Amino acid sequence: MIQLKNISKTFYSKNKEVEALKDVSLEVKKGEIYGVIGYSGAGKSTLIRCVNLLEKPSSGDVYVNGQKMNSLSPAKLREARKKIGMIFQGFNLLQTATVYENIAIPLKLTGVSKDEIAKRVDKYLEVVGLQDKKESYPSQLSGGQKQRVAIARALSHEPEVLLSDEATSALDPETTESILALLLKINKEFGITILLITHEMHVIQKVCDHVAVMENGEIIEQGTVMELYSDPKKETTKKFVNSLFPHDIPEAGLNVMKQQGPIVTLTFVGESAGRPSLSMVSKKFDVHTNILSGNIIQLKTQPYGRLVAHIQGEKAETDKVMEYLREEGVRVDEVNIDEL
Ligand SMILES: Nc1ncnc2c1ncn2[C@@H]1O[C@H](COP(=O)(O)OP(=O)(O)OP(=O)(O)O)[C@@H](O)[C@H]1O
Repeated sequence: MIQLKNISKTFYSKNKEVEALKDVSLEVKKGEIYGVIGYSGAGKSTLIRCVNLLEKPSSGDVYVNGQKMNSLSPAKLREARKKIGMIFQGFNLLQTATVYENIAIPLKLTGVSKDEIAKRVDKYLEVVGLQDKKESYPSQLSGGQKQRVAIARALSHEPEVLLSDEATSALDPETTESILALLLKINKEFGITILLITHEMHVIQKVCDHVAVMENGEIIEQGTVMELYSDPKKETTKKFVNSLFPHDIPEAGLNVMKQQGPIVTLTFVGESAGRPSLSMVSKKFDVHTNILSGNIIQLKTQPYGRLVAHIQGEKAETDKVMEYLREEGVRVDEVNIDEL
């Protein structure tokens, strides 16, 4: 549905050059939710803005639904953009217009008839659960409600693709949940393909099928959400995954433990998440195990769990434990203290 092929983007300002995107390629399939995560300045906004050509790539090609966006005439590009909705962190609503007008005005500008406008405003306000706020002004709405209006406005153009630029970053955790649930609903009900950018792993975990990690203008790792969570390769990806499993064990304590046996992360995916593999270890082998932190989280498709444990015992015995756990389908990684 969306293909970015070898996209580079360089900004020139005064006597400075910033390479915001360096040879970035990605493909978002029809009907999926694709997340791009990265720290501030990684190039995420520039990347998502290249999809609808709000930002023109310095080189490379952008395809949306088979159309090469970067070689369309201005008129054709305007047509193509109608099929690409976008929502933003700051909502971008007209403050002096009512909710109704915020949705109706852009429709009017694209030549939709008055009757059709009335129908669509009603339909999409119902989808986002704000039928009773038609005559309200943005200043009378909460952040979550403002984002719902922005989503209704995007949907009212009946797009095939929705671009989400940090849409939940300004919202509290509970409101974030409700907006993510709404994104899942519109993806499912209307089959809209969603490309979103975020700096929060939680957002990726809840709604995405695929994820790409960006750093310094490059995609450093990409795959299904499960692949990246269970086998992160790059340091930055590991940091993002670790952010979901905070611990508060002091470093001095960890150093003492390390001298008495390895500290390991145990990753449980799907079926293995339900097995009591670790509790069997102390019975079968001459070791003591101590769980330092752990959590099971629900990814979009299946549970994913991770424990950090200390295995205390002689090396020969702790090696056997790790082998046993691996045979049980648990991923075992010995970790250094600075990786926790
Ligand atoms: N119009 C511009 N002119 C000059 N430099 C820019 C422009 N837009 C972005 N940049 C630079 O490009 C790099 C990538 O910025 P971008 O906004 O895409 O990153 P980001 O990952 O979205 O970060 P954030 O989450 O903070 O928005 C940064 O170094 C930024 O300063």
